[in-house]
Amino acid sequence: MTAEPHHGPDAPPGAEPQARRGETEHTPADHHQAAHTWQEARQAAFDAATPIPPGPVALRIALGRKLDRDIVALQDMPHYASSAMDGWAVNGSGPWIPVEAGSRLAPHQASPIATGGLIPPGAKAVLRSENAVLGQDDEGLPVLMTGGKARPGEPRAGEHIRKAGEEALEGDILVKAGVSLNPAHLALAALAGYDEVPVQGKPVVRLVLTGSEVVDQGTPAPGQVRDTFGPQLPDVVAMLGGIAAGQQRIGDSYTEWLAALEDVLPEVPGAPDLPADVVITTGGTGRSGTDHLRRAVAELGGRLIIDGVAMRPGHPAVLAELPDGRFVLGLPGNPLAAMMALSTVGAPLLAALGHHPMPPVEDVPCGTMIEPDPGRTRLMPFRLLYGMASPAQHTGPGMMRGLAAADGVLVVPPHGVQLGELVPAFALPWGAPIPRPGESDAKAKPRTGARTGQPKAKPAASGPVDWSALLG
Ligand SMILES: Nc1nc2c(c(=O)[nH]1)N[C@H]1C(S)=C(S)[C@@H](COP(=O)(O)OP(=O)(O)OC[C@H]3O[C@@H](n4cnc5c(N)ncnc54)[C@H](O)[C@@H]3O)O[C@H]1N2
Ligand code: MOO
Repeated sequence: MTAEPHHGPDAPPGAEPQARRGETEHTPADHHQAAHTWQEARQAAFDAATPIPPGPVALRIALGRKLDRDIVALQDMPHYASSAMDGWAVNGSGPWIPVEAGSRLAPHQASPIATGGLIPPGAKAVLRSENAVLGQDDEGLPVLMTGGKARPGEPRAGEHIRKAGEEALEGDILVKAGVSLNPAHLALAALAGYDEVPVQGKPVVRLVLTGSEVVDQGTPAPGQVRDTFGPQLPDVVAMLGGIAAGQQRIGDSYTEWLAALEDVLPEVPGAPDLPADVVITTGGTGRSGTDHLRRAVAELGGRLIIDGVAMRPGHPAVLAELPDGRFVLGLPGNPLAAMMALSTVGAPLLAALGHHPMPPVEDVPCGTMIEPDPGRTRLMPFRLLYGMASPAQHTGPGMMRGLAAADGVLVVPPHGVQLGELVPAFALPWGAPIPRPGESDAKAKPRTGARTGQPKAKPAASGPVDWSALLG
């Protein structure tokens, strides 16, 4: 909450000395005093984390994980000879005397068997049921004979028996280390008898969504706001290489904040004891009486790694580390601001924890002139038109419309951008990579007669055209 200037009823006694009161007198100029530039914040978040070591995870949560060690066959696969058909296990040539299923077969004996059934000792082949006839001999005793469409001499020795070790022998490599596990790999691991597989570390992320004005269904009344984080953050966290492990909603009280940050165990299906590596909070990054993030971190003995970034939107972003090693990423409550803070701080942090390189920033030619804004970087969702990036509309800190329509985000330097100048940009976690200058994107594809292979950083020979007015 930013609205209420007073301190909550649950503020501990004496918790508001002069210094904190001074902090509540926040001015817009504070953007410029943020400790980190945009580039520094990214690097600081990336450098703060070390890759999570590998470990075993349950098969049901291993999809997409990178295998750390080869999966080898623990025993022959299949590990016993079995029938490939419903029918009869037989020893020798017919007619056969039927005996009880599973018993050792002497020559000219047969016993019923189902597909997949264990081949009994003494059996040499399986006669499929449609080629078998159960009759009686002269003395009225049951006797099994070939019939139906059986070929002469059927079954041949070994016919319809799946031999042990046919798929793999004990010790064979089934899946090589480094592979990204797909559903068939998981099924193969299960077939081989594995309950868990060794995978590379991946950050477990727990979400704490704050704000008593936030509602998670229906049309919000005045004073209420519909939650924009629940519907997108788990998926975006996954796209950034994390495992979204449960989300908790709390109000604005300090006790709720403290309890949420103290609680280490997220809900990870299949891995109940896995603690969160990162807690992402939303809201409460401001410095009003109901913004408790920094105080809760301090009370838990945590240290602030990033406390504000000289950027807009998203400048109040916070990154802290708790004594137990968990990171706390505080995203501002404003929806677009939060996503920009997540891209700036969260993406490098999750990349480093998950063994990935720093998320890339590419240059795109800018389709419009952007004024300077000394002292801070502006993150502007943009749309690509004829290969040029133009800032999207509807990109206020509390809006989502511009981001929803965007092809990426421009990282506009404080000194602004000239029309046609190259400007750094990053891709959206769900979007296409930023096209390299000169590389045509789908929209930019020339229909006729256009030249290809233009020099990288050069705008079209006729000079750049400001297309931004075409964007709705
Ligand atoms: N005096 C000052 N006030 C504010 C400053 C400032 O520098 N001085 N900075 C503004 C900026 S910029 C931002 S960003 C916000 C940061 O606010 P908080 O992180 O403390 O977040 P809240 O106050 O709780 O909420 C802000 C805004 O976002 C809405 N919100 C919260 N949660 C959700 C959600 N799940 N879905 C949609 N919208 C959400 C909330 O209702 C508020 O409207 O502070 C500014 N104020
Ligand atoms: O800079 Mo705040 O982060 O709107 O939007």
